[in-house]
Amino acid sequence: MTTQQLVKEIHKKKSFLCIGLDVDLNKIPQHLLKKEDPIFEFNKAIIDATHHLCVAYKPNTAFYEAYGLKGWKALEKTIDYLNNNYPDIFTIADAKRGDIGNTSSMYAKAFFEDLGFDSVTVAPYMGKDSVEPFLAFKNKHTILLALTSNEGAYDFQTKSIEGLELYKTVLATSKSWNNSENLMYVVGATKAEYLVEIRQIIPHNFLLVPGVGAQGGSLEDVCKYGITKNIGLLINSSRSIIYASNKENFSSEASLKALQLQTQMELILNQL
Ligand SMILES: O=C(O)c1cc(=O)[nH]c(=O)n1[C@@H]1O[C@H](COP(=O)(O)O)[C@@H](O)[C@H]1O
Repeated sequence: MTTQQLVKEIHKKKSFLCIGLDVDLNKIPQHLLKKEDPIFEFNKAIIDATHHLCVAYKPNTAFYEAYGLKGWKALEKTIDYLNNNYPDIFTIADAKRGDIGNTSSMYAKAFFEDLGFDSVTVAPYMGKDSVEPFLAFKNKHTILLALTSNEGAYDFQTKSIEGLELYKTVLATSKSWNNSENLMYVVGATKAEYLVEIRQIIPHNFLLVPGVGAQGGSLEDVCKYGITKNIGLLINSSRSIIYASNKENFSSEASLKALQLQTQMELILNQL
């Protein structure tokens, strides 16, 4: 999907919500455990109940890899289900990959070609040659970790090296890489106040912003500091939506939670 198509969808749905599909078999409704593929059944029900309220889904691959072959199969069925039934949805493989060039090429092939995701999250710390193989794919997006939502972000990312905080170096340097128009960046909602300076370095790129919901980030603050003319934000929430209930009505409860966020987003979009 192109960035222009994503922006069009945001305006059509009045939403820039991304729903995280972080499936934990200990948290999903018990009755689903009797099904042959409980992870896929859970995702399918959540997707069918929420697709009109969001523009993106983000399965975090850890939650699938943890269940071995069965988990990977469920991931494959989920992305196929999205691509076949909801082709206008932007899909994010949250895999946080990145390695020497030839290995990164294989990761890119796995997520963009084999699975057919629109984007993948990538750690920047092995540098240019570890990221450019992802950027080489046309109309696919590489979402580089810039300033993450967790406490550990202060261990390295905000530390200055040669007078510049590491996350700013990541933003400024990656702009010069080949096909950098395919870059998006992760900035945690818990670090909203940093968005003012971040937008000075990257005024236009889309940001994937996790941390609204269970991690306590504020949607209003993220929008206040981070929204652009083209919106430029995908706000992710995982647990607060998908685990709204573990009863039979889990998907309609998830839909209500998604609607609350979408309604806030619609108000913000109407005020632009
Ligand atoms: O890359 C991510 O998506 C990510 C980056 C980050 O800085 N913080 C962060 O929470 N995430 C992911 O976003 C999701 C957040 O989930 P909830 O806290 O349940 O909404 C998880 O899949 C995290 O791995």
